[in-house]
Order: sequence, then structure tokens, then C-alpha cells
Amino acid sequence: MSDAAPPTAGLLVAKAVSRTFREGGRDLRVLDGLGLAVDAGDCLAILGRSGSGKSTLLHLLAGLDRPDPTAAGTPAGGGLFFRGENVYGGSERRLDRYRRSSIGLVFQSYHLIGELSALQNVLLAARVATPLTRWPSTRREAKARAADLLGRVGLGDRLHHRPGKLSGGERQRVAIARALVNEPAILLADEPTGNLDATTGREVLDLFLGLHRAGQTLVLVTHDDKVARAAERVVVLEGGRLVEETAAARGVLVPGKRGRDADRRA
Ligand SMILES: Nc1ncnc2c1ncn2[C@@H]1O[C@H](COP(=O)(O)OP(=O)(O)OP(=O)(O)O)[C@@H](O)[C@H]1O
Repeated sequence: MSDAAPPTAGLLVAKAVSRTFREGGRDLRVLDGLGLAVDAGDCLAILGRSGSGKSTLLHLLAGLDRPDPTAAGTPAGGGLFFRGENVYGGSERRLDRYRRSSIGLVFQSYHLIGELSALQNVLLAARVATPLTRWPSTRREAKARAADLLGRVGLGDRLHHRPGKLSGGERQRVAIARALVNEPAILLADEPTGNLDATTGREVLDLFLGLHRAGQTLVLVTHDDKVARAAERVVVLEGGRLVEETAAARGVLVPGKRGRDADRRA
């Protein structure tokens, strides 16, 4: 990450970020000078109609894609900044380090390895993260850590089940345990309740909210109204930019962080 990055407030800050896809000889600008600031401890939901670019944004936040190079006329210093450092401004190695040590990712369709047990799925993630984290230093420690995480998500008695023998909600819990294995600064989730029935989705949402209460910073892309209502902040992706929704607009009566424009904050 570039040392020349400008100082930015917030844990993860997107400034004037654009992403254009070229398809069939035409440019499709999905994100258009977008701004967002995620603070430590936030529980943020990203909403938007289908095709508005939510997954594209989440992939950028996760370090899985690259924003367009800053175009002439856009403010200097645009980009994605994690703790003030430009995520996409350095080497591939640094980007890889960001992905593996700072971010946890949960997907709608779990993305577990079918041949591995719940414990082995989490252990595999621990092995990927270990060169970058101080722990777990031994296989025994890694196993204890993975079992502990699976216990925390309510699967202490399913350690040796393969995904095919688990329910959808249980698979998502394994995926959440796996995403937590590197103690990520930010847990990102793309439609984490999208494949689940209402009751199971609520249970998975409660799990996320419990993690948030314990201090985990969360960013959830969702179509699920229950998830959006439970989040502290909601931003809506429209026309390639984010607009912050007020608590009042969501029918939430408690005073919250109201009426801010996410683009203005970044
Ligand atoms: N790799 C790609 N190449 C070309 N176009 C793409 C690519 N990825 C996404 N798009 C286009 O970008 C737009 C936004 O896609 P994205 O998946 O981010 O939307 P979304 O808001 O997550 O949608 P949904 O809610 O349906 O999952 C879509 O029109 C999609 O076709």
C-alpha cells in the first residue's frame, strides 16, 4: 500500500471509486465516483436494486477486484483506504495480505469445500491466514481455534459433518466461523441470508448481530428487509453512488446517525 496515501478518517474509506465493465464493445459504469466510510464497530447494510452494483462494491471492499484507474477530472487521492493506506495502491503481495489478514467474507451460497468436514473447512482457512497472523502457530492450536469458532456459531456438535450433511443455516454458520478465523477487522457478507428460509435467516442474522455486539465491524449486502432494519446504518446504491438512509426513512424510532450522505463523509 502506498505511503503517499492521504490521511483518511475511518477504518475503511472509499473515495471517488469507479468500476467500469466493458461488455459487447460498450462500457458499463457500475460504480461512479462512489464514496463510503466504514468506522470501526459499524454495522452497515448496503441495499440497492438487482444489478445496481452491490456485489461489485463488496468485491472492491474485499480486495478481490480493482477500481478503475483515477480518471482525469476526478479528485486526486481517490481510492480505497484501509487504516489510511491505499489498498490498491501497492503491490499484489500487499493486496493479498489485506485480503487474507484484514477481511472476512461470507457468501450467499456458502462456498464450502464439500469433501472437507466443518472443522477442516475452517482449518483450511486458518492455514491460509497463518503466515500472516501470529497464531495459530501449531496444528493443535489451529484445531482448537477452529473448534472454538464452530462452537461460538452453535456447531460444537457438528465438527465432523461434511457440508452435504448440514442444513443451509448450519452451512452458513460454518462459513461465518471460517470467515472469522483470521480475526478480520471487517466481516463482509454478500446476501448472507439469501438462500435461507425466514426462521433460519433470522437465526443467522442474530448470529451476525451477536458478533457485532462483541465488537465486530460488519458490512452486509442484502435484499432482506429484516437485515436492513437490524443494521445501524443503511446505505442505498443508486446510479453508481451511495446514499445514506435515515433511521426515520426505515421506520426506526430510536435516534440514530440520521440523514448523512455517505458520499459526503468520505
Ligand atoms: N465481470 C463483469 N463483466 C461485465 N459486467 C459485469 C461484471 N460483473 C458485474 N457486471 C454487471 O454489473 C452490474 C452490477 O452487478 P452486481 O452483481 O454488482 O449487481 P448487484 O447489485 O449485486 O445485483 P444482485 O442484487 O442481482 O446480486 C450488472 O449489470 C452486471 O451485469
